[in-house]
Amino acid sequence: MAAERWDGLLTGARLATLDAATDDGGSAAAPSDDRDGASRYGLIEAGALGWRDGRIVFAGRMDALPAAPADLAADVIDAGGDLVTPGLVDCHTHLVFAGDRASEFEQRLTGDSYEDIARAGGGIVSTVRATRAASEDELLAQSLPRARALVADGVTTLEVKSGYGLDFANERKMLRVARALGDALGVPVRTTFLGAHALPPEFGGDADGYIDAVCDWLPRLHAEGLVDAVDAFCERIGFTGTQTRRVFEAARALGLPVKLHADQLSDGDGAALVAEFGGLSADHVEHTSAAGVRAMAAAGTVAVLLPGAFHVLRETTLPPIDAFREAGVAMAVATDCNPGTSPLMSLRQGMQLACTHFRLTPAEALRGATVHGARALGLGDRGVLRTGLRADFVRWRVREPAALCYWLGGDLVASVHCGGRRVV
Ligand SMILES: N=CN[C@@H](CCC(=O)O)C(=O)O
Ligand SMILES: [Zn+2]
Repeated sequence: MAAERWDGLLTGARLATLDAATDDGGSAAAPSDDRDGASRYGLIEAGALGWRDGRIVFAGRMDALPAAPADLAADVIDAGGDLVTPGLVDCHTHLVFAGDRASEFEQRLTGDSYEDIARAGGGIVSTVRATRAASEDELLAQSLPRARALVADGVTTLEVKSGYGLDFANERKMLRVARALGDALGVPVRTTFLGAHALPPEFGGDADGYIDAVCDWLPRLHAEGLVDAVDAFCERIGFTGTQTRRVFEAARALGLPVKLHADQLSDGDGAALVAEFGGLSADHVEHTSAAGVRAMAAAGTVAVLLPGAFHVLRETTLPPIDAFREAGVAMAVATDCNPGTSPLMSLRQGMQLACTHFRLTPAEALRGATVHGARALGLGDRGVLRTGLRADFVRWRVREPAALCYWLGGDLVASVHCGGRRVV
């Protein structure tokens, strides 16, 4: 018996499992889409959560525990009625970069648009200059506090994109730093190659030639184990659908999943394009058409909502939230943490913005930042508190799940466990 003891057991918890099929014999089916999940948390009062070897071994009511807590686990923690949720999954960030763009923020407040600034040689390309100039160690030192802030507010898996290097050596440097962040913080980091983020000045306007280079770098970066997925910025100030398609074909040749910055500033049929490739996600999607929504639903492509960018750019066109609900398109919520459009270092704050700007229910926002965020990364082993899944969970100093979306700022986290190990 002693050898089979669990590594840890949390008792007296209010579990928001986000899963109706729990260990206490709950019979309802798990929520299948956002129509079902709009108000569902899979709540278990007086709950217990046990884990061993990094995996959940029990998630249910305390009175259904198979033995006395002290006989079950080496480490028993009384949660005192606190809310416990799955660890948050931030499925869209650009948090590896050097410098900042606070002056660009000021410039926008006096009238210049994001697109004007980009066309004048600022925007993404100005962060490229700073990122290229930083050594790998400097880049890690500047990026680590941002990743640490996300984890401190409940994130247990995060995605990081390249896209501020825009040449082979600097894209590689960014991806290596992203991997190093995960090692430093003890949380999984998924890396996305975003070579097709902007056209670097040395290509002198030759976007097709640059896409040739991106397609050449991809297999080399993949061979080093640095790429989990491939992304592009399909937009008036980014790349055309035809150029994006070439990047996706290069990804497909390597068996890599794709995602896309789609329809952020204009409708460029990006959602339909990424869905055509069976993409994991279409991200931003403010201007996505009804046909784009239908294509996403058919392909199972997740809509990643980025309310931080919407808020900072003071956008007015909302993503088609009702159409996503109607079509059963899963909606994820992410920070988009980046120096230009979304200097946001809390996913919980992102959930708040998703509720206030996009009218997501708090349950949708929580599912968006957990199970649907995981799905947008192709990860089926996290985002729900269920036996057999990763023991990634957060104990919050609140009782009501809606409180996570209610408070602006503040420190609500009592503890964060990732793979059964306490990281906060
Ligand atoms: N839209 C393109 N990429 C980023 C912004 C990057 C930047 O401005 O530095 C985004 O997701 O919002
Ligand atoms: Zn982005």
